[in-house]
Amino acid sequence: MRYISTRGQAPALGFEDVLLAGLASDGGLYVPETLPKITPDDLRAMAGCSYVEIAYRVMRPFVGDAIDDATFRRLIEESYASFHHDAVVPLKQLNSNHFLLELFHGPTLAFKDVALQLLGRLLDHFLKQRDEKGVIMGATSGDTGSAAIEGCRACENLDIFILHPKGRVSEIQRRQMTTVKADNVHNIAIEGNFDDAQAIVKGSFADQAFLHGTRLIAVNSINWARIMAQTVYYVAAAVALGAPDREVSFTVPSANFGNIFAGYIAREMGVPIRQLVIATNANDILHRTLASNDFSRKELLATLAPSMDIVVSSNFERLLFFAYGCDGAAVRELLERFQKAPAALADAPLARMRELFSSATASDDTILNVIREMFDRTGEVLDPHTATGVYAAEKCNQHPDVPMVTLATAHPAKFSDAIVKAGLAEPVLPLHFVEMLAADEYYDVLPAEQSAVQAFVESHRH
Ligand SMILES: Cc1ncc(COP(=O)(O)O)c(C=O)c1O
Ligand SMILES: N[C@@H](CCOP(=O)(O)O)C(=O)O
Repeated sequence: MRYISTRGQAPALGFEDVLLAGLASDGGLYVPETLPKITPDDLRAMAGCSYVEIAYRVMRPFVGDAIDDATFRRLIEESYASFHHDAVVPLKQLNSNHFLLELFHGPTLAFKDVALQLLGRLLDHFLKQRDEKGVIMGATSGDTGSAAIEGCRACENLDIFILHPKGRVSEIQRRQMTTVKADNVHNIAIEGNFDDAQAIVKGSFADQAFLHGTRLIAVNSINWARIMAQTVYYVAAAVALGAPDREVSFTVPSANFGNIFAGYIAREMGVPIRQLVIATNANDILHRTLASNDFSRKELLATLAPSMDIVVSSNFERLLFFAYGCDGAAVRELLERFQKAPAALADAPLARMRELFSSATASDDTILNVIREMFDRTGEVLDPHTATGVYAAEKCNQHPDVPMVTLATAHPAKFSDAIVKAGLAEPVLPLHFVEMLAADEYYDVLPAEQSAVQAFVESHRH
């Protein structure tokens, strides 16, 4: 399996190098040159299989000969043994045709664990094999940070630097990161927003001289392995609901677009997905682009769904690449225009996207209403991100005969302020998190400047 860059100018790489590279050298994101196929018979054979078995079958072709079968299977088994639900990602029925796919049963209570538990183990495996050290730089709007720390902290060959926007993540999210006391874990509160943090991380991939030859590694969804691991739960949910003999639609609370892009990949591989619904909060660039071809930045707003407070959506570039017929030059040109001024997509790629994707935006008031109504209707407490999804699913479902699955991306206890604001009782934090509420916190505050962050990383790594 070879991987190519969405901007068409970086060398093609194999799985191991893509895992360790993060961003491509031309600033693009790696995608598989050709996608492996899942046939109807493959899907039928997955019925009744464990999540681990489905994960192994779906991901095996992406990894190729970079890793042997037994080791890969063991890493998957270990990754999902850390989840607090036997089904790993259980499906819950909300009404006759609407389901929640609960992705928050991992160690840090958000969907990021599904990929980052595996990513950490893969990085550990390859770095040990190469006897190499690496430095992770990651940007978080709240959830990736703790999931990356949890997934990678045991890797002796890694130093982990996580940038979060100061004051813009929930208290639980912050404490999940900052109460970790480990020599190789460093939290940085950036005086800026998530886009600033992500720009510093991406900029550092383009300018790695500050590490004097040590490898820089990505844990954000710019890393292909994140997408690969997220593809699995679309397959598992579709099979559970009757694929290949029944179609299924998904609605995904979206921002950096890694989660829903994994659904797109599952569909391109052969999973019968009828519709993919993008749910956004008030940071609605994805919705504006799809609905009115307004691919322009607006000021980043602080919302009740803070993990989705993102304007520059990394993985949208991967979708653009496929929508533009794998034309890296066209993607490069469009993104250069977008950096400077409002941009618009060409007609044909936009039409292609609209065949599969639809979208809706939920304001803070809508989020609160949905949390309240869903609790009244079903007794289910939704986190504010999942609430954007439930809203969009109900608004955009074009095929009521096809089961709709909304991805539940976080546990409500991570966002108790929003839940209480909606008039519900404060959700109970799982017991193993309670200690962190009184624990000391460790983090540094830095300006949103690449040079300041790079100097900090260079002087704190081992
Ligand atoms: C809880 C939660 N929901 C949804 C999202 C959006 O997912 P994506 O960035 O993959 O679109 C995020 C963060 O990215 C998140 O943490
Ligand atoms: N919402 C994310 C932002 C980073 O997204 P990623 O999927 O690219 O890691 C977060 O919670 O940190």
